[in-house]
Amino acid sequence: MFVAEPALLPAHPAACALPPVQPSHPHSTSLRVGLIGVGTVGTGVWQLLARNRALLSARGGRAIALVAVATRSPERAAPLLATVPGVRLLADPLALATDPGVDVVLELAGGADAPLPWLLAAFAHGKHVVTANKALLARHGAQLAAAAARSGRTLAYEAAVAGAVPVVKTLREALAANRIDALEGILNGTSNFILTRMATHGASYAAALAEAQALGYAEADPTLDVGGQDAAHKLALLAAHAFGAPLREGAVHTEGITQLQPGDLTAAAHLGYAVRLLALARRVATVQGGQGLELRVHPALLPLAHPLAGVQGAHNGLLVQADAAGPLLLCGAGAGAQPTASAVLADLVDLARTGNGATPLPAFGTLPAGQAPLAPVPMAQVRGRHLLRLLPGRALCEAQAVRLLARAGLAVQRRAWLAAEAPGQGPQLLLLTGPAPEGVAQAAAQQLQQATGAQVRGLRVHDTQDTHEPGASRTA
Ligand SMILES: NC(=O)c1ccc[n+]([C@@H]2O[C@H](COP(=O)([O-])OP(=O)(O)OC[C@H]3O[C@@H](n4cnc5c(N)ncnc54)[C@H](O)[C@@H]3O)[C@@H](O)[C@H]2O)c1
Ligand SMILES: N[C@@H](CCO)C(=O)O
Repeated sequence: MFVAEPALLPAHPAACALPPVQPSHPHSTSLRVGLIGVGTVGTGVWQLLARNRALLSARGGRAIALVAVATRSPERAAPLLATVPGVRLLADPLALATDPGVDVVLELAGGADAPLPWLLAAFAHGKHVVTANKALLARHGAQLAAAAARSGRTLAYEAAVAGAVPVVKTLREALAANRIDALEGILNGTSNFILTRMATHGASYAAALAEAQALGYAEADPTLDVGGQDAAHKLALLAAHAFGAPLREGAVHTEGITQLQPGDLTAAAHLGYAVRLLALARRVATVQGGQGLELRVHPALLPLAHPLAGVQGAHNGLLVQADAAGPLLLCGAGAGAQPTASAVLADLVDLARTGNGATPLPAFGTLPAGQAPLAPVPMAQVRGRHLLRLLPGRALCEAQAVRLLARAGLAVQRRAWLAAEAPGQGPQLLLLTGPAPEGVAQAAAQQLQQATGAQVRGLRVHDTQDTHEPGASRTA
């Protein structure tokens, strides 16, 4: 979203030297897992492993055994340790990562940087790595993928994106034959929980965030959730698969839900839209005649008929536009201990099945030889429709506002009046624009604010008017 300026104002460590990789286990024995971090997800994994032990062994072809745990909170691990005899408790994650009795390092501690040396050491010592840590992967994924490839081991991270929903597996394996044209997602459970609680229960932002934290959905630092960075990390990982987009910090335009007001949600609902934190990666044709890649996370108005508008609470959704498969919708629990544990254990079952010797799947997508990644499309050139919400300080003339926008290059397709937000204020004017480059829409909103004195709040609309065909969605 964007808010026009007030009318009166102008407008790590270097890659380890690798010792020779030792085969860490014969395939016939159990898969020995070393867990770093016993928090929400670590506890969930432990519980699910205990509950479905026989099922997991049958599906993996051998037992999955937790053999060592590194934790900063032994008191939290104590009740779990009591249920599994023989698990070694370590204070140092690096010791666990290099432990000869561990085949797979399971990193569930979190943090964008701290786990890097542990996981590089794990690969250097011939271990596979499973992680749910999207912040780490978004920042260091290329380095970790290279280390995995050098050691012939697997870097698996299904749990890092969309919780229980198998989005990584779908892109990497099930859709391997397809050119992907677009990924439209709701990838942060906490933000979606807050938005749907506010819209459907009238909850306050603060109360809904506190509830999401209590339910174990939020990051240790929840500003990553509500600021959009968590969804951006996940989108970057998916775009690396789908488009071979390099993992690069700052590549995803990122806005969170913190600037939204309850009145924005009311106005959206009045016009038949739901507000969601949208994560979008799509190839578009540029005016220069080539193709570019939009990568963006921001609040957006989705028509109620859009498949992602129905994604409620902490659920996530991903709509994939694939050239052969067509549109494909994946949806389910996007956060929380058990849904995330489900994805973690799926990775462990894969490793139990394949074991050492199998060629690991590439950690991220690969481009054909000689093909360069798509160039990023600047936000000012992103084309779309907008809802302009005018909060007037004095009487507004609808026709004047529409004429002014038209002169600035922005057509109005629909108008509506909404009751004042508070006593003493005038009614709000809602103007739904036609498609235009974002730079044009922002400049027009600014002019409108200066001319009318109203506060103008701009919200992006995501609908089917700009289609997913690479030739149909044009940048400025
Ligand atoms: N909570 C979810 O729903 C969810 C879903 C998907 C992915 N994730 C990811 O999973 C990871 C863990 O998330 P969480 O919600 O369980 O977090 P959490 O804060 O509940 O748990 C992390 C645990 O790791 C421990 N830890 C941190 N540094 C450590 C160290 N150096 N040595 C030993 N232990 C250490 C902490 O003390 C804590 O107990 C994060 O990367 C998160 O982004 C979480
Ligand atoms: N904090 C994350 C956890 C799942 O990755 C979310 O709310 O989506």
